[in-house]
Amino acid sequence: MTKANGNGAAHNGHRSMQEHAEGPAAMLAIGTANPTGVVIPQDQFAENVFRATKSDHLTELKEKMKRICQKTGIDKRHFHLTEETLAAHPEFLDRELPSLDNRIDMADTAVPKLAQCAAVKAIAEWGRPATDITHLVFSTYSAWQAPSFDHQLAALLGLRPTVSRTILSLHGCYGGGRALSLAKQLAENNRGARVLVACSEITLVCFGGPDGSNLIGSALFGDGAGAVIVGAGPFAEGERPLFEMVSATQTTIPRTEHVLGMQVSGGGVDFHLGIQVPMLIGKNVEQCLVDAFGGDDAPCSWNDIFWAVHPGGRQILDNIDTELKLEPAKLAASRHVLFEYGNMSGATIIFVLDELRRRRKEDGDNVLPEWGAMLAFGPGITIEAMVLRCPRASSLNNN
Ligand SMILES: CC(C)(COP(=O)(O)OP(=O)(O)OC[C@H]1O[C@@H](n2cnc3c(N)ncnc32)[C@H](O)[C@@H]1OP(=O)(O)O)[C@@H](O)C(=O)NCCC(=O)NCCSC(=O)CC(=O)O
Repeated sequence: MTKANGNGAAHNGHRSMQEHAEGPAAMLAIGTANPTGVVIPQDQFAENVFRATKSDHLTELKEKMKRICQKTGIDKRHFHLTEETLAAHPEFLDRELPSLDNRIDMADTAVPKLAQCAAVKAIAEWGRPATDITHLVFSTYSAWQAPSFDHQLAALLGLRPTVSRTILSLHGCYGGGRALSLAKQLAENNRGARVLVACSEITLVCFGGPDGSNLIGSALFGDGAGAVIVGAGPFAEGERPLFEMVSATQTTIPRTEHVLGMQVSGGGVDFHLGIQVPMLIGKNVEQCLVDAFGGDDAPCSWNDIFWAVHPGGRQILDNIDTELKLEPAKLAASRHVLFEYGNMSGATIIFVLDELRRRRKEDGDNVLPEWGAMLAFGPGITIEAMVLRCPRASSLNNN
């Protein structure tokens, strides 16, 4: 029954997949991608978007957008949507006009293609053939059809027909954290499993002409995709754990379901970002971390660990810094990703992980403490927390 491939891993559906893996799951490779066409500097965003949407007459709103943009901690963002496309689709500017069908049609090609770009990089780094992937978990806020982007990505990458696919829809900014948490469980409970996590977020489904309600989202969100290969031991030759995924929790902050959310309508997707979001996340994050570490095992100081935090907004990072009394450098990877790309919703956390491992590669093993925490937030308000461990080169050599 059990048929091993060239690297010793069993294929999905075979008997060995029903056995547990050895040790915790780990991230084995990471890839990221952004649309290459449109890059808008944040200090030109208000001018750009008000011109493109023929809204220059809304002078007060434009000044407010400029004030917000200055405070975001963002330098530039990448977008799939071009001014030419906007000119051809005036319905994208007016929420009262039906535009969902056209948005879905465009997302149908763009979202899986961007995911493919990120996944190809992750698979190349992993070093094994795409056909060794046994599970796929795809997360996006743009999926409303079936079969969906998980199916398309599997075809684009040439995955096996037996690959076990899951799509997570509208989890928003915690989608990346949720997908990684599911991947951990899949990898640990199916010996030999190799899970591809893909998050692809493109703002064309939520883009709209500026109005009083969408300025914050419009000033924060950008386009990007991230992919991670997750697997647990035994590892094949050449596989190297980047981050061990030690334990994970999901917490919903009670009575906050109306504070942060997304609503799909005929005019596209609306984000609701309540002004209390940074405060609520700041006040609740420490208990989530203590729970993720299992209570007594929580570190004495939060400065003793490394951090991969979803940079939902500058104020969110500031509040986490304050509440946890973090040294300024602790959220540097999150702030760097926010600065370079903005908030790419569920994909952002993968960029932060990629940035952390890039810093580790450049500056050596000791730039990161051994233990760390990953945090992602989204509608609910939901907080995904994961305890990470950075294996040392010396311990890897002993494997
Ligand atoms: C937007 C900010 C950069 C603005 O910075 P500051 O708060 O320091 O600046 P500020 O107080 O002067 O605010 C600038 C102007 O924005 C307004 N303002 C701020 N937050 C607002 C909000 N949520 N809704 C409506 N207006 C808001 C202020 O009233 C002010 O208006 P005026 O100038 O007229 O007085 C910050 O507040 C921030 O990072 N907020 C977090 C945004 C957020 O919710 N992110 C989560 C994204 S969702 C996510 O990541 C998960 C998911 O989607 O699933």
